[in-house]
This record gives sequence, structure tokens and C-alpha cells, in this order.
Amino acid sequence: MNLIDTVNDVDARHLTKGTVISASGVSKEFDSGTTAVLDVDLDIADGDFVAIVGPSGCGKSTLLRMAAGLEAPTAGSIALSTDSVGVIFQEPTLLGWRSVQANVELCAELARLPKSQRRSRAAVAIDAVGLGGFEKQLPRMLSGGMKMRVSLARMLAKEPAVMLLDEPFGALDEMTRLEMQNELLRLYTARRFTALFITHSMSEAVFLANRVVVMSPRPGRIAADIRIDFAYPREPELRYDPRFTAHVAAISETLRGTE
Ligand SMILES: Nc1ncnc2c1ncn2[C@@H]1O[C@H](COP(=O)(O)OP(=O)(O)OP(=O)(O)O)[C@@H](O)[C@H]1O
Repeated sequence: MNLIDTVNDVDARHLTKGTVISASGVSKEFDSGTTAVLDVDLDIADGDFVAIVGPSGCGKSTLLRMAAGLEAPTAGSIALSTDSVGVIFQEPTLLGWRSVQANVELCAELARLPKSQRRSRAAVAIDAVGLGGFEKQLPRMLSGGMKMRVSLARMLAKEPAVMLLDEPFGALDEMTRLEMQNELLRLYTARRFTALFITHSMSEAVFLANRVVVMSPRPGRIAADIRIDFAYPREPELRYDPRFTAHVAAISETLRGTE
């Protein structure tokens, strides 16, 4: 399932107007007996950028996988108002024998879009992630950051209304990570998709999101839902703003309080 970005077909009933993702009383107990997520209620409005932070193993990925339709809740329900969904994981999961261009076109190809449309969407997406000129390269010729850009472009080429991102920058070095955050924010500012973004980094969450949801240790529940009211576009210098630092400190404090 990790090989390509996926489209889900999760039940879209029970949604109130303007809500794009709605989780109601969602729990997940695996067959092993582990309860990963417990009684989560979460409504995400159209155009919201929601980051989820929480201790390792608290059920963040499980929640995202349920939103993507890759796992079913064992209690409650999770609904999306659209089937225009792109999912991106920590590993870029590119096909090694396909060029950058062919990797970016993959989802459009699977969706049987005509060649001309595939080409034009891929060209726009490749340009948007700053990979113009690398179209013919194979993944093994690219750095980790470039591979993640290809992965991002592949998702953008689908032009999804909802993006589910599971620690997409977690494996990158600090410099590349900050660059990718700037890039993603630029795209978000231009396109205003709805995003659910999982991260371990509190500063990444505050920089990107307009809401940061803090989860408790397993079984993961929502411990806090914090609004980040910096306007978009956000400039890299925001990271040095005392209000930014205060948000990060408050989230850190909240996380400590859940232990
Ligand atoms: N398929 C599975 N079968 C059994 N247990 C699982 C499965 N997937 C996840 N778990 C367990 O559920 C819990 C939550 O896992 P999950 O990956 O959702 O946490 P996470 O918050 O994303 O962790 P991390 O921050 O380390 O990536 C963990 O204890 C994990 O071992």
C-alpha cells in the first residue's frame, strides 16, 4: 500500500457543511490487543492545515491511516467529504526504474488520464517543487531531499483537495527540512488544500499549521487543539518571532503534561 500515493473512498456521510475530515469517537484496537487510538473526535474544515504532534507510538500514523482508508476504526467513524486525497509517507517510495517525470506521472497514469494532461500536470508539479531540469534522472541519482520533492510532486500532480502527510520530512537533514517546509507552505498558500500533517517536530507544526493537535501517550487521545493564528504566507523569519517561540514552548509544555 506504501508504494504509491493512494486515493480513498471513505464514507462521506455525517459531515457538517465546510468540514472535510470528520472523526467521531474513533478508536483502533489492533488484533494484538494494542489500543492505538481511543475515542478521538476531530473535525477539520476546508482549507485547514492541521498538524498532529504526540509522543512516539501514540497512534498518530494509525489516525492518519484511518483517514486515508488504509485501516478501519474498531469504534466510531471517520469520514471525508471528497475522494480527492493524496497521501505521502516518510519514505519517498519512488519506483527506481522510472525517471523523475515517469514517477510524477504515475498516479495520473493509474487514473488513466490522457497523456497530454499527464505531461502538463507533471510539468507544473515538477516546477512547483523546484525540480525543473531533473525530469530524466533516475531516483538513485537524487539526494534524499530531491526524492522527497519528487514524492511531493507526484502527489501535487493529482491536484488533491486533501493531503495526508505522515512525517514527510522526518528523514531529511535540518537544512533540507526547513527548505521543504518553506516549499510546502508556498504551495499551501497558493492552493489552499486541506492538510493533515504528522510530525515529531513542534516547530515544524507551528510553522506550517493553523491548528496543532496534541495527542496523549498511547492510547492516543486528543490532549489539546491549539490555534496558530499567524497569517499566510509565512516567511522563514517567523521562526525567530517571540510569538512563534511562545507557541512552541506552550505545545512542549502541553506534551509534558500528558506524560
Ligand atoms: N498493524 C499493527 N498491528 C499491531 N500494532 C500496531 C500496528 N500498527 C501500529 N501498531 C501499534 O499501535 C501503536 C501506535 O502506532 P502508530 O504508528 O500509530 O504511532 P505513532 O504515534 O505514529 O508513532 P511514531 O511517532 O513513533 O511514528 C504502537 O504501539 C504500534 O506498535
